[in-house]
Amino acid sequence: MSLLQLGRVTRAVRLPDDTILPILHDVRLTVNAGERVSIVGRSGSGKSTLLNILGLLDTPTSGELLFDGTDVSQLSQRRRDRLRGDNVGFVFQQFNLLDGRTALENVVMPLMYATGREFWMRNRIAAEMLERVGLGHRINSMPSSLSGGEQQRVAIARALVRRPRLILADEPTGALDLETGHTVMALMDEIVREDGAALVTITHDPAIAERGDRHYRLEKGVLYSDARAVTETTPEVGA
Ligand SMILES: Nc1ncnc2c1ncn2[C@@H]1O[C@H](COP(=O)(O)OP(=O)(O)OP(=O)(O)O)[C@@H](O)[C@H]1O
Repeated sequence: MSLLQLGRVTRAVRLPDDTILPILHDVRLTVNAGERVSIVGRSGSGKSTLLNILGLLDTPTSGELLFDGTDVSQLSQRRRDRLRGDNVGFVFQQFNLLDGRTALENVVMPLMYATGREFWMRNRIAAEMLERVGLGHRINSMPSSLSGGEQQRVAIARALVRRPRLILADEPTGALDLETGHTVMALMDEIVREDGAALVTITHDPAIAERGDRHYRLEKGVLYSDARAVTETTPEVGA
């Protein structure tokens, strides 16, 4: 069964003058466990809007959104939040680490919402995760004392510490130099593969998009398949 399934998803917002602004049009997308999907798109194409829907932060205006077979639109906000906390990890361009908290304290954060062993063993689990991203020696460092690449590795450890089944990376290399960006992506690929999770990377960088198993392009709210392989792309619209 697919992990995430979007069927004819649209998203529109009502503007102050009461007109409706359509942002996403009939988006169809399936993400399977263990798969790496990349989506490229220019500024304003609807990437953040789509990411918020994929990450269960927002719901479609119309269309179907299934997470592991569960119709997300039927869930209460509370159950949607729980589903997200248990299953989705986010990696952002600007790392979004909390200043004034150590690397360990940042990575422990998602485990505060866990139960049982995950909660009681949170410091050990977080320390192991930092070890896994190569920062076992920096667990007590403040983000401000770490390089950009190291900060993104802390952010990756934080995103993956609850072993989410879906990782959403929004311009994960946008604040890094070319080489560090690829090193960080390679690390994320490796951990994602080991854990059997799915990775959706949203980027404007074609070289980062290339790393995915399947490629899409978002243009003016329409998702086109295989942005890399074809010049004349087919929109993923309709049934
Ligand atoms: N709540 C809103 N009210 C009005 N317009 C909106 C709203 N949300 C998004 N938009 C518009 O919809 C379009 C897509 O927005 P979105 O933030 O998803 O784009 P994006 O591809 O993530 O852009 P960027 O890469 O610059 O962050 C933009 O033109 C944006 O101005």
